Amino acid sequence: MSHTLHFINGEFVPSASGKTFEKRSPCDNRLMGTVAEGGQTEVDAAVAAAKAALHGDWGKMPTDKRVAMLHAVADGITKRFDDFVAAEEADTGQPHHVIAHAFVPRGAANFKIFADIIKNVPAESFVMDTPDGAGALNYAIRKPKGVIGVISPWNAPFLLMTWKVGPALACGNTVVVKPSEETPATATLLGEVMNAVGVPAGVYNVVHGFGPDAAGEQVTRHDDVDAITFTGETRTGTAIMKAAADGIRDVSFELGGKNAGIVFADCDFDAAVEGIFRSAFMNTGQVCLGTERVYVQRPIFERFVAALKARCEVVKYGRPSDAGSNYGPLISQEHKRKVLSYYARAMQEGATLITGGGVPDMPAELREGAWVQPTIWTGLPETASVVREEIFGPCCHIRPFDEEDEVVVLANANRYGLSTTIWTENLKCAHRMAAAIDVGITWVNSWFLRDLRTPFGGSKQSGIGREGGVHSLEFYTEMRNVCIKL
Ligand SMILES: NC(=O)c1ccc[n+]([C@@H]2O[C@H](COP(=O)([O-])OP(=O)(O)OC[C@H]3O[C@@H](n4cnc5c(N)ncnc54)[C@H](O)[C@@H]3O)[C@@H](O)[C@H]2O)c1
Ligand SMILES: O=C/C=C/C=C(\O)C(=O)O
Repeated sequence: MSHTLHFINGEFVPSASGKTFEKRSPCDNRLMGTVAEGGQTEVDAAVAAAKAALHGDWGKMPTDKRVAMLHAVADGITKRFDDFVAAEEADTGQPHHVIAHAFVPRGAANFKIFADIIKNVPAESFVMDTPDGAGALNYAIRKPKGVIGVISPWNAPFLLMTWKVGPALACGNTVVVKPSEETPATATLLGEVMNAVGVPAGVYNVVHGFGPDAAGEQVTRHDDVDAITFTGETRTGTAIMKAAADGIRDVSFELGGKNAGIVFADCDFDAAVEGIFRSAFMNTGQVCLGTERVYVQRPIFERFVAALKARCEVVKYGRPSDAGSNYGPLISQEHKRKVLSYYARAMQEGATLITGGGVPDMPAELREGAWVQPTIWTGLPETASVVREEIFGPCCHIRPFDEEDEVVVLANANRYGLSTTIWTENLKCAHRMAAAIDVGITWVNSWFLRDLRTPFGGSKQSGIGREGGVHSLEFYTEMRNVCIKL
């Protein structure tokens, strides 16, 4: 049994109240351990430590040294790679190859990229004319925003948390992280790496606990938290934005999606099937960028549906440690209930079930886990709730289309606008589609192919702001202009 503690001011501490909550395995619902449940006392202590660190060694540290320290953090993650992989596997139950090849390496990369960017970013400068002819020189300096509240979700916990902590620290801020209550392990483990490489106490703090009326909300309401970066549900973003209004704090939001995958008849068929399969079912469909609406051009519709169905029916359910398993459970029993309620609703709304639709037959030792089948529906109108609402499960609805203009209208008719994946061999068509679809991220003949220098974020109700590359600096630093009369 594990006991996961907060990491505050460089130390692993329990809650003052002694309160804890349970962490159960998504694979079999077995009790894995307990987690300290933080409240106002822990949030106050973490924010005070973060504020003090801003004025201490961290605040005074030259950029070069800070950059070197963040490279050391990345190397420290790599050194403890197996521990991070094991912790993330235990928390999420996702297949070893996803965690070891995609999610944990990104944790290290998230520190390196922003360390390099902050080292190389040029300063903005304007020379201006003045009536006396002598002129004036303007230059802008970047200052850290201060204490950043980082609120992160459970679906790719280490990747998504470090995607915020990396740039925040690179820019000289300090952080108070409230990881998802479902996935506390890797954020805590990162505290060990921070100490091992000599990051000053108070720079990186972690408080565990819940969201509303609890540690999450308390971070977002704290007077000394200067800005809040959040990844999670749009509804939670709305609550956090209201909290941030008090004190006029800045927010950066990466929120929900109901992303469209668009497959043209001229696509590379096998690549499109595999691409849509990954985008809809990787991580058991628990990816914000994932595809839950698929539009396939009519000449290949039947063939495509049959091929995707066949692909779904060969997944191998199992624990991350089971040889050959490539498909994990959902994160929790609660999420399983939500996903299964959508599976039921699809049928009530008149869907044709192509595959899945329920719970797989699992061996006795895994029967209590949060397993659900990959599921495909056809035949629903665009007004059906499973076509409109984010389910965040391994499922998609597939609908035929005829014309490019028609599919643009279908793809855009949703309150979300995070990403899209388009499959065609006609690049002119791909460029037109990319310009016409209201999303922050378009992939053509690919999905989740990430260059960390590019702007990342959602349109419409999928987010506010862009992170990635120099765009992260817009949020994690404040530009101050200096004007010198010559
Ligand atoms: N756009 C993106 O990049 C992106 C990436 C990953 C996940 N997501 C979205 O995240 C969601 C799944 O994650 P989730 O279920 O953990 O999201 P969630 O919004 O339920 O929780 C996210 C975090 O917010 C905290 N929280 C909840 N209520 C809060 C409140 N009132 N104040 C402060 N903190 C609060 C939670 O404890 C957790 O740490 C999906 O909607 C998914 O699309 C988006
Ligand atoms: O589930 C969401 C995955 C989001 C991915 C990123 O935020 C990223 O690649 O930076």
